[in-house]
Amino acid sequence: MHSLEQLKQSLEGAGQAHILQFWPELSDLERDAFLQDLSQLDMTRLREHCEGAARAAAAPSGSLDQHLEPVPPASIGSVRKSDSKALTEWEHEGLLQISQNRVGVLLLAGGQGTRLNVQYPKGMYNVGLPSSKTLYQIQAERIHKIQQLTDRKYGSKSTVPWYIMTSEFTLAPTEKFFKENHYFGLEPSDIVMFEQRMIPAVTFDGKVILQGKGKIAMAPDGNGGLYQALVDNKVLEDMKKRGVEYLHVYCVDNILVKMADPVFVGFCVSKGADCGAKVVEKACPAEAVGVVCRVRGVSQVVEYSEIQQETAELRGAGGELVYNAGNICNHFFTRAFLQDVAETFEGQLKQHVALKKVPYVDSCGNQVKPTKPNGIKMEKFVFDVFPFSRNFVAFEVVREDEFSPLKNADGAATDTPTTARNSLLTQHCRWATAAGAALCDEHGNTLPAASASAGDSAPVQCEISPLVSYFGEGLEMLKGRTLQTPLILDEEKAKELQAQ
Ligand SMILES: CC(=O)N[C@H]1[C@@H](OP(=O)(O)O)O[C@H](CO)[C@@H](O)[C@@H]1O
Repeated sequence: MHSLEQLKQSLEGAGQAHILQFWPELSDLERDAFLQDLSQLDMTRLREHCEGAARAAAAPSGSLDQHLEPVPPASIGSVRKSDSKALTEWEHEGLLQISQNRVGVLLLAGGQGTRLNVQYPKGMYNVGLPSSKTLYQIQAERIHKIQQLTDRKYGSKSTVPWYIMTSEFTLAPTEKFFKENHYFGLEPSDIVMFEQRMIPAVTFDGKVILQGKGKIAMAPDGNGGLYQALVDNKVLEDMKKRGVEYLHVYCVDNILVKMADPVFVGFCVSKGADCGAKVVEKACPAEAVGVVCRVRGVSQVVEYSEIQQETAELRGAGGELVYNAGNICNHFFTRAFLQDVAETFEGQLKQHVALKKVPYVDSCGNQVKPTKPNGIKMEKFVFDVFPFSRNFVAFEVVREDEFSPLKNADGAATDTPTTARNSLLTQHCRWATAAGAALCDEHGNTLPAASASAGDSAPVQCEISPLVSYFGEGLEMLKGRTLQTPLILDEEKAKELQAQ
């Protein structure tokens, strides 16, 4: 650890002497903790970071809009437009890769859940399903199921390792939650948690913000902090050791996410892609999703916060949105590509500026909760590596089956616990009905199939455990049955029905 004198000098050199302004007021304990935090800062980097943030906020990089063009539809693979033969082939390819232990999943779970307004990791959120399962549990069970489906098909004993990128905010509670829940039945050694870096929030004039008298305001470095974190935590070495060649990266909040989706993996592998992204058709021009498009001829994502409204609203001759390939934060990477990024491109990743309200102590030592943005957070985006890819592919999937993110607290118009819960229940009603079941209410009245597939209204309470079905398969035991709702079709209930 540095001595106080050394630290003072180097902070002065970095233009950040104010950080120690309240030092005389701190207790011994607070001083120790603060000194410990500060001695981890690289002062040259700190100076660059602060100056860079202030510069970037003062002169935002010009809009990219004039350089955009859509990805030609012909170069986007599509679930809707492909015949069942192609889909089956991709699925087989994906399952084959899984059976050879060549596929891993990586969860981006470092976010603070600010919009959702929770103080704990988003993955621990219970959206109010009949089973009360959290997002983490649903995801764990899907991993379990895809391993099982693979093993049944190929007679293998497959493992899909689960890499979980957390942050200083989410690591400890996530670890505790997994432990308390016995890793949801997965092998603990196949779950690898690691932490992304945190970087200081900075004022508009380039000064680190003090969150407390002995604490600087830190924020995770964006989901694109992944690439630095892969290096810091030797994750690529771990993948290599396990023989994992392909990684499905996804963000924590999509309740419909198909972990290690064999169709997507199989599609990407059979196209020889090193990098891929799932997209859905955008619901409306203002939907808060990035768009996969080309910028100066190169495929990449332009984030919703960085596209101009006129561009987002552009429509083609048939009335369709010109930029309608909505990014759902489900990416495919080969290990070789990630290695290239780690070795060559990480330093070139773009830094995005976010202006945020950051609570701080003012120069008189008062705690202030700002009402308008006062700080700059710099973030990297996970998709900003796409331009470095040699063979990028996009794959369009069906929204109702694959995308319903949890971003906001109930009361907001979109992407809430209610919309997430409804999407899942509606999907499960569709699966049950397609398998030949009729659903009835507690009085025995048959519920019309239409209400089982209604969009926003409260759907029929039919929840199918991922341990029973991964994407609607294996529900033959429901054929010809009338089932009373609320229904939780878990493994036990499924066995019971099978035996009848
Ligand atoms: C940096 C990044 O990955 N942004 C993603 C991510 O948005 P957030 O608002 O950061 O959750 O998820 C969206 C899909 O839910 C996707 O459309 C968007 O491009």
